[in-house]
Amino acid sequence: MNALETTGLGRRFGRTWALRDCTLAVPAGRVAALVGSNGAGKTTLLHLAVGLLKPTHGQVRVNGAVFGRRGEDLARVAFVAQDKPLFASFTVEEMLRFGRAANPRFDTALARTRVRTYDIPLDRKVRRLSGGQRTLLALALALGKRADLLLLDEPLADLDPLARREVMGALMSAVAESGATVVLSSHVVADLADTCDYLVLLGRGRVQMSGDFDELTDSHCVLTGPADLADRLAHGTVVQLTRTTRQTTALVRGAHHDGAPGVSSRAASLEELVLAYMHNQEATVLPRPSLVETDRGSAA
Ligand SMILES: Nc1ncnc2c1ncn2[C@@H]1O[C@H](COP(=O)(O)OP(=O)(O)OP(=O)(O)O)[C@@H](O)[C@H]1O
Repeated sequence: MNALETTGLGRRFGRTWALRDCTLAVPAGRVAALVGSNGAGKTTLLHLAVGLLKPTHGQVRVNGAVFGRRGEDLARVAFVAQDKPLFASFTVEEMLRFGRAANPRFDTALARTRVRTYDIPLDRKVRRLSGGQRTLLALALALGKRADLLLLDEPLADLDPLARREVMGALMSAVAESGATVVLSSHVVADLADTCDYLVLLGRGRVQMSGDFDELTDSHCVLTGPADLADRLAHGTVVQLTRTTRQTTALVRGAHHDGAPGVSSRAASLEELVLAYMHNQEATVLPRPSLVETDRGSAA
């Protein structure tokens, strides 16, 4: 089953389409990275998924059903918004008590353990917490909810590198223990490669790429060769190309394979893949790559 599924989903604000023709499916039990440049539509997609926004077009299904405002639906989804809304006048302990009162399945022990792990004093008022501590508290509350689907909008943005690693570990444990699904938006692509196994890349409000990390990286490679390699690459296969007077480097669609003489090929990393597609926002589904025959001979 898919934990999150959208069909032709679109949302317009006045004349601006924040999200358009968005059709994607995140299978249950995955840790999915939602990436894209500023203004690509990530927050809009997450808000549509939890019913904070209504679609202009299309449909969202969460855990197989159209998401509603019923208590049962809300209990199965945890959402941490980008601005981490918490009650400023509450202490951390009071926030935990609130979490238990507001959520039937709330696991206070789990949330308290997370708060202790992050060394956040239970008696401190939320307004006195640092930005990163507020994020960690919001994540502890989300994990305590024991939801089937966690939707997290830039949860890593104001965390130090150790806390980022710690949070990603906690999310992976939640997935491993309960089979939950996580969808998290982030600009810190390097932090996602070790923990996420599914990618959704948005560009200008459209889905540019979605699928298993491994399948996506396996179906692209980086070619390096002489400057004229650029002229020999089959039209439509190149996602990003860098050319100097001596050398061409290209990220192309197609599995890593032995290149022609003078052309080296290697697998593309996730970061390279994401950056290449962000750079070329027109690139979506392209034909399989090959190097075309030229009068200089076959390049591959
Ligand atoms: N309430 C709104 N009114 C008008 N335009 C909006 C509104 N919310 C979002 N937009 C526009 O929709 C587009 C997508 O915004 P969104 O916040 O979803 O992007 P994002 O990918 O989350 O960006 P970022 O990475 O910067 O947080 C942007 O062009 C934004 O200006």
